[in-house]
Amino acid sequence: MPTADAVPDPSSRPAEPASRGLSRRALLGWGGGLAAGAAVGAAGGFGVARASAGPTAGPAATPDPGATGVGAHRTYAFTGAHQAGIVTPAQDRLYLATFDVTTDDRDRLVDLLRRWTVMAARLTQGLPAGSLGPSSGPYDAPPDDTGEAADLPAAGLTLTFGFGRSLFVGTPGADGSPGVDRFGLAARLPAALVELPHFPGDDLDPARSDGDLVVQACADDPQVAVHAVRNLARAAFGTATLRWAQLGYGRTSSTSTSQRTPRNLFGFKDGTSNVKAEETEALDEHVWVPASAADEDAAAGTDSAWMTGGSYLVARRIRMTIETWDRSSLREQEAVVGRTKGEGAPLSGGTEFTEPDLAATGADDAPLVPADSHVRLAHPTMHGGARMLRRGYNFTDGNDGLGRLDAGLFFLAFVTDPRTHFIPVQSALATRDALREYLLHTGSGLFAVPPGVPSVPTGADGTPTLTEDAPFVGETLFA
Ligand SMILES: C=CC1=C(C)c2cc3[nH]c(cc4nc(cc5[nH]c(cc1n2)c(C)c5CCC(=O)O)C(CCC(=O)O)=C4C)c(C)c3C=C
Ligand SMILES: [Fe+2]
Repeated sequence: MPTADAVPDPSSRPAEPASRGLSRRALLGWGGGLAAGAAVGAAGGFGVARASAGPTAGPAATPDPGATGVGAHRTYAFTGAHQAGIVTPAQDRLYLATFDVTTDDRDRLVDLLRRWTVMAARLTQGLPAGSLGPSSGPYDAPPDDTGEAADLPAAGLTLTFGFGRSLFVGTPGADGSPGVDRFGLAARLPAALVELPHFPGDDLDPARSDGDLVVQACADDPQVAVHAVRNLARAAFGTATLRWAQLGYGRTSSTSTSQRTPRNLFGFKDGTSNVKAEETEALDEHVWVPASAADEDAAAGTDSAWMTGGSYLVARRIRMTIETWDRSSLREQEAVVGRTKGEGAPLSGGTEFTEPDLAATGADDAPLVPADSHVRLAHPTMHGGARMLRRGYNFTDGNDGLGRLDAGLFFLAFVTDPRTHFIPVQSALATRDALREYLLHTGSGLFAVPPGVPSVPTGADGTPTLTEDAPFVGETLFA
């Protein structure tokens, strides 16, 4: 149910395809040459808004300054100082995939990143993955787009790329033998891209953890997000293979003040005190990697300047024991979280956005925000002021043999340095948080997310096109 403080959600899905405006098919330029020409020039990030091209634009929504177009027609530029998909108002759906690189050939890896970059620049504008599209091109060759998003608008798609530690130093053997530096990148491994420690209560599945490369696809339509990753995976054939993937629905955070706070599967508002896009100073302090990080690494003989302006993505697949939670009292639930279930206000009083008063005590001298509550133990004051930009999603992956839901929260957070902004927080939660009784961490990953791509070349039709020297995501790592 919407709450009184709800504002229209710009990420809400459009009702009917009829209101979707120009489709990918129209953009292909066949079956409508003139329309295609106008629309291609109109692709967000490469010209004027496609959605504003005519009366078929989607429903009105809260203006989003980072977007072109509204509703399902919203597009976010792939290019920029930072990658999209971090401070972008969290879309409603996620498909995150990690890949293992299967070649030792550095040039082939670079070639893949270059092709992924152009493909991502196209897909995020609602264009097909390749210039020929799903149903054009040579009859005796596979189409250069798989086609399932042909009639769908961009749905606010963002694609965010990152690199795992194993890309730099390989994977250590079970016998403790060191991994192999396949691509000559070991001297570029940022000190912050650590191997995450084992936390108490972790039950990590290696088949749901780590990876050389990560792609985070977020959109308001799951078919658009899955289509994007599927086509990127297809383009990786012979260079990288899918390692694991996670589908998420129902964002569990707000990353912009324009968004209403959503709820997680425990029924609590989640994301209230998140770092938001509008807090530019907090982003510099807690999310983006400063130039000083490279200076520190340089003193230790590592060149990590390529990460300046990037961020670190922490991913944790956290299974929630929903059935046990659902049998606990409202009193217990609120004490565990440290906030009220209805309003999301701290137990020390006020309304949703009131700061928790961690010093406030009740009649019995006990703290109003309990000592073992989640909100207290995760609070920045407990961690030297460290905050994080959370961007998680709910997931439901069927059930186990005992009829219990395999469901939970796919926790995603972007931080300036996981050593100061994630590990201490997770260590406190894993040992003292009352919520831990209801949680099991089953997957994990840490990835270096490089800064954005400054530009992508366009072809004669005005759409992103592959060239031999096209800039690509993470280029400075390979310079
Ligand atoms: C290590 C970091 C965190 C993990 C893992 C984590 C898991 C997790 N959280 C919830 C539910 C809520 N979390 C809330 C706040 C909150 N959580 C973290 C960190 C982790 N959470 C932080 C840093 C904060 C903000 C603390 C603050 O500044 O006050 C809340 C309250 C609402 C909000 O502010 O977002 C809820 C609810 C679950 C269910 C979960 C694992 C499944
Ligand atoms: Fe939390």
